[in-house]
Amino acid sequence: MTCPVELTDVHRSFGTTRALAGLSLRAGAGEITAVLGPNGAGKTTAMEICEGLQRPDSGTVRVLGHDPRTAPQVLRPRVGVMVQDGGLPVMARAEELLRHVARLYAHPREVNDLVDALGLAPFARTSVRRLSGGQRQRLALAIALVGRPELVFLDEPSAGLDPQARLAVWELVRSLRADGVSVVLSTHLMDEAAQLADRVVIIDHGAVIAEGTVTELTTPVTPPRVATAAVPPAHDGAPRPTDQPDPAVGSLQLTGRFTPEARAAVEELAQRYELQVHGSEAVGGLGAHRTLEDVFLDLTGRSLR
Ligand SMILES: Nc1ncnc2c1ncn2[C@@H]1O[C@H](COP(=O)(O)OP(=O)(O)OP(=O)(O)O)[C@@H](O)[C@H]1O
Repeated sequence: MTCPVELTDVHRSFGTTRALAGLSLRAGAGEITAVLGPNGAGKTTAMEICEGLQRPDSGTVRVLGHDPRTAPQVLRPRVGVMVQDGGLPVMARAEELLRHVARLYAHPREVNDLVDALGLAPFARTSVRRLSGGQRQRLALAIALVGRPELVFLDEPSAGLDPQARLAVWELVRSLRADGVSVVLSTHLMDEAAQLADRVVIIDHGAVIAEGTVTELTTPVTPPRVATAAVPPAHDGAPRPTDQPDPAVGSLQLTGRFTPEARAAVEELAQRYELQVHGSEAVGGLGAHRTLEDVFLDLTGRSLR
């Protein structure tokens, strides 16, 4: 099966700003791939290059096996695009516009179903110009989906939406996957990536810094290490810390993944009995409850937000 999206060593600069610095990524067929990164990481640039809206300086881009710059007529009916800020004609009324776009496709989705799923009814007759940011966002999503695309690019699909609308969008995105549609979405929201994505590609400064399923990314790859503490022989009656654990004399060995609470307990014990804790740095890195935010912080030393 053709890989829906494949970027290899893509570079793109704006003057002296490097937006993409050798970005390589693949999206799986029938999967939701989240491109996660902080503001300015290069997400929109990458999406727009895939959509044929921008040209890379170098590198190769394949969308459903085609170069998006040279085969737009092949890709247009097969790919749905939701760009940031909509890019919609401002004078058109919301539902009218959606129906107009639907007529451009051979087998469009039922417009009424999209209106229901995305809660467009209250502003169906409102002109785009007068829509709120969140309403525009939902209309842009409906337009991206109305042609029954087999691949969809969603740039920050739930930006500016209230929690209820966000859940509706998530539900719709999941239903796309259930229909076999491949989805590539960009987001700087960890919970969005964690909730939706089969695979997450974390990018920073225009390149991939980590990728995998949410479980792969949030499960420490380091095997559980051992923290050892030992009481040295009491030659002069007083226990002394030592660098060399001596299993013959009151040694304490802990194995496994430690939560921050467990780490604190170990450190308290060690302090009370004047034990030297070996491998305590391993204890700190093995929290059982890592999030994508922790992963990003570990990799870059910065917060995602
Ligand atoms: N048209 C442009 N002209 C100049 N600089 C640009 C242009 N487009 C993007 N950039 C710069 O390229 C870098 C990547 O921008 P991009 O919009 O791709 O990031 P992003 O991850 O989508 O960020 P955000 O989450 O804020 O949308 C940023 O430093 C941005 O300022």
